Amino acid sequence: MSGQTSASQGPASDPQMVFRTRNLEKIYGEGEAAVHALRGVNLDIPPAEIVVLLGASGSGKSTLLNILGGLDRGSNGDVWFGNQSLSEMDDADLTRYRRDHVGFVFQFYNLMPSLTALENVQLVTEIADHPMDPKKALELVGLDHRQSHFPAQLSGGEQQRVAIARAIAKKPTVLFCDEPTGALDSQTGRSILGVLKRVNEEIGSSVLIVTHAADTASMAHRIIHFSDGAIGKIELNEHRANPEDIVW
Ligand SMILES: Nc1ncnc2c1ncn2[C@@H]1O[C@H](COP(=O)(O)OP(=O)(O)OP(=O)(O)O)[C@@H](O)[C@H]1O
Repeated sequence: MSGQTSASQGPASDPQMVFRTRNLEKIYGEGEAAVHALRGVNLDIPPAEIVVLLGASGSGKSTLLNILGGLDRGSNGDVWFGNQSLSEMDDADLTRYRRDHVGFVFQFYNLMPSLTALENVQLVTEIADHPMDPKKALELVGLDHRQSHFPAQLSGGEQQRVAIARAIAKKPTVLFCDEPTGALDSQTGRSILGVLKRVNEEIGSSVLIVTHAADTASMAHRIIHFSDGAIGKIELNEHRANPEDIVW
């Protein structure tokens, strides 16, 4: 691994970067109750990487993920997706950005219980511009043999695979994963990390993972360490581990 620190430069987009932030701040609440969740984050993320965000609870990881994913806005500073300024987008543009470019995977799978695995994925493919064949999406996550099952008939790991298939079926530029293995045992968690690696390699999506499982970092191209709302350190991984070899 080689070290790299964040550098503050003048605001400018960079089409070579999937994301760039400059002096990004997020303050929740006001006055004495104000919480400074992000305190001037400067970040450049090149395309098609697996990026892992690590840091203590409350250090601002999910806040950053939500802003990059267009679910929330910063209070100050700039955020670009390529050469588009997310900070300057109105709500309609931000919705379009999420719909066209972004997939989300969370700790809990949020599947529709009354729909089969295939139908859960079709919810997305029916409204996306250039979607994958939903069966192909289930195949990519290793679940083609379970497409007619309902969520209640699937294990936690299988439900997370459906959630990933649903998130990738639109071929997102970026797949955001907030604690994707948090509810799973370590063996199932490893297989889910293997699926995320496959998504990165086969679709070319950037995969941004927030996790408390620090060993997940060994499969990443880039590891961002968060501390108290700021980036402490960024590491680049020259030798990436296979997910099946990760222990936690
Ligand atoms: N909607 C909100 N309103 C007020 N404060 C919030 C809100 N969301 C987050 N915070 C606060 O902002 C800070 C950063 O929270 P955030 O969830 O980004 O941290 P995190 O690093 O993802 O933590 P964890 O690992 O526990 O999920 C915390 O102090 C949190 O309490």
